[in-house]
Amino acid sequence: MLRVLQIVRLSSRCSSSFVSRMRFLNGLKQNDDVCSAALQDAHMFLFHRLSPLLQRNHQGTFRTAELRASDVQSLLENLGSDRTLLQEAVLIGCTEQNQAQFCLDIGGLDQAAVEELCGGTFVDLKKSFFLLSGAEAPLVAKAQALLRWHQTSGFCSATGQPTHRNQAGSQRTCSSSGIIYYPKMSPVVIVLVSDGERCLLGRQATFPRGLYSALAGFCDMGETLEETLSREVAEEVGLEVQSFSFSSSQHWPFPQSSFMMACHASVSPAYSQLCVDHSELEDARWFSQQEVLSALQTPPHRGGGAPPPSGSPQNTPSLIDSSQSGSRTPDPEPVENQSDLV
Ligand SMILES: NC(=O)C1=CN([C@@H]2O[C@H](COP(=O)(O)OP(=O)(O)OC[C@H]3O[C@@H](n4cnc5c(N)ncnc54)[C@H](O)[C@@H]3O)[C@@H](O)[C@H]2O)C=CC1
Ligand SMILES: [Mg+2]
Repeated sequence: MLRVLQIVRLSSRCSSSFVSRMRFLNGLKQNDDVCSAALQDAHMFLFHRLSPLLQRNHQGTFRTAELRASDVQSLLENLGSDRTLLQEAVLIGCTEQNQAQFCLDIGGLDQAAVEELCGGTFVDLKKSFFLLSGAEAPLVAKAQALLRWHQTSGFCSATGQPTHRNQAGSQRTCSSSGIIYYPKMSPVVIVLVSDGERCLLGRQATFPRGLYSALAGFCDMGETLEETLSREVAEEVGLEVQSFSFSSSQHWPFPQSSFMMACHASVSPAYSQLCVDHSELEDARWFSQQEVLSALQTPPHRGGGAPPPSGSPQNTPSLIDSSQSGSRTPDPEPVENQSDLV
């Protein structure tokens, strides 16, 4: 505990609270003892088989369950579980007050019993994404991605021997070769192509009915962002991009961790004839601004029945990848339809 206080004091000498928090977190990643001490007093985010524990407040909105490490220890005792399970928690961040935040998957415990004791529900991550707001959704996504990485990285791919994590869970080391593994993300470019008047959206056959999205694709080894963008647009819809600009980026936890880099790109109106590769996309079309605006105002399909015929007026997208626009719905019902996002 003394060392944690030293790190907090050292961090608090910095003028910026952001710098202070980043230094505090870095200290926890580098020193197992300090991290272990910080864990005793940490905020905990619980998961059950990679689904986060959410609580519904009086206004009907959802939040992550607010638990402290001591609550989790009591929970483990109550359920007759090994208290050392707490040591498997993974560091995910810290509060403005330099209080460490950890996540822990208690998938070995009885789900219903934990829900009852904590007064919450374990909710699938995709659904949680639409139920949580503000800073909570990305934090929960990061937590789940790190937990999943630990669950699937128990062995060294060079020696086949077990790997062991540091206390923060920011790396794993092969006990035999000493090779250090870090959590992995795949870089992806997502691009909204415009011909000056309209924007280009496409859908894969696996998307929920009515969902159209900007084009996306994984970066190949050795490619720059602009090379990926140009190649993906050429491969998927047969167009040559003239220019592009970077817009923003986001960690995307589905189905594995991707680092999404969002861009705008333009093509010449004279060369905007689409040649869709149907092995990748079921459909791709140009949409006017008005079509996009009215689609975003239309509630998503509630399942059942055949999709409207191609080209019919109803066949405009009922949901244009609200995950990318950052919109969230407080109503859990449409989540059933939206939660199968790409
Ligand atoms: N509009 C979209 O397609 C959106 C995509 N995303 C995310 O972006 C990711 C990439 O989009 P896609 O169109 O599916 O990519 P894509 O157009 O590159 O096609 C996917 C194919 O690329 C290959 N591939 C190459 N590197 C890969 C890697 N590191 N991991 C998995 N497959 C790899 C596989 O054969 C896979 O079937 C998706 O997994 C999804 O999570 C998110 C929002 C929208
Ligand atoms: Mg693609």
